[in-house]
Amino acid sequence: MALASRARALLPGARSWGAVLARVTAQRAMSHRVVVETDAAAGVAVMKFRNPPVNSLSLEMVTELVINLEKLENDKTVRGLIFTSESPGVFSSGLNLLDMYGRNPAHYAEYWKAVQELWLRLYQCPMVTVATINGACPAGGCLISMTCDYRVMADNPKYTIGLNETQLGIVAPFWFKDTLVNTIGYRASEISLQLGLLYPPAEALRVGIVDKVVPEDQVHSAALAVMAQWLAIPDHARQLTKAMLRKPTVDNLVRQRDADIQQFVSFISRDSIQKGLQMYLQMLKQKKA
Ligand SMILES: CCCCC/C=C\C/C=C\CCC/C=C/C(=O)SCCNC(=O)CCNC(=O)[C@H](O)C(C)(C)COP(=O)(O)OP(=O)(O)OC[C@H]1O[C@@H](n2cnc3c(N)ncnc32)[C@H](O)[C@@H]1OP(=O)(O)O
Repeated sequence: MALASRARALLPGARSWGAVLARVTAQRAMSHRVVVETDAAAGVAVMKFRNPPVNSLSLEMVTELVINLEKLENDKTVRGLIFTSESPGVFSSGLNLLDMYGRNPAHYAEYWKAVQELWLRLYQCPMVTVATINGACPAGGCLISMTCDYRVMADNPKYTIGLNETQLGIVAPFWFKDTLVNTIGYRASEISLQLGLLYPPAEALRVGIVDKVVPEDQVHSAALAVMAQWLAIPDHARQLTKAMLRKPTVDNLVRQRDADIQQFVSFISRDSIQKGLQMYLQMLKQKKA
């Protein structure tokens, strides 16, 4: 299903895209997994993840993120965007395992298309984007952070960040890998991705997967200070530079989106992969107990 149709499906009765957005805005207080607060004078919006218990990137959450991103991109008063979790402790637990386990191929395809759409939008976002990592940040959470122009992490040893897919018995697709390589370099990615490493703050800073580590109570002020520095650069020059740097990575996915969806569906549908995900979900439950 196309994103617009999915958005309308989430908001039945809305006849046009504009109506969808209007209703998203109007209903924000009711449901919503994403909360946007805009400081018009500063030209900065803060997008807070609110999808309890662990901000997993469910199909609904991914759809809401895309809708809100598009809306902000169309608002010319907003030049900078900060991502954070409304509840410190978990930034995002990554892709929603329940969208990748026990569902049918059509669902897997729809989910993956939405995840691709989110990455494409974030990676090419014309605004200055800063991730304020105030909690655990594995896999898809790490991917979102890495699409940002800058990452500030709270100095709490309980928080870790990285692409841990191999630890779940799954494989990060090439565009996750490309994003990691662009962030920390090739050799560090070889180690990081194969071992599925999750780095606590000091190590995350050392390997370069985050740019700054600050005491937890200063994480938002630090993000605002970084934002002010980046906003001092003229938008057109910064945007063209960002687009130039990221275009080859973006084009690589755009060229093979459908093939990537097919590969995801066939990989995730394998009995062995489903079994592995089932065991991982059980492990999470046992850990909790
Ligand atoms: C041949 C070549 C093939 C090429 C490749 C082709 C295709 C690619 C194929 C696949 C690619 C997939 C890429 C996947 C990316 C991902 O993001 S996968 C998700 C990875 N995430 C994780 O591993 C994190 C797991 N979670 C945790 O470690 C912890 O939950 C925590 C985030 C540290 C928070 O801990 P805590 O606060 O203690 O919360 P709990 O562990 O108790 O969890 C609470 C409930 O939330 C459920 N949950 C946790 N994470 C997820 C999740 N990601 N999705 C869905 N649900 C999640 C957890 O089970 C608990 O549920 P219950 O309350 O027990 O029901």
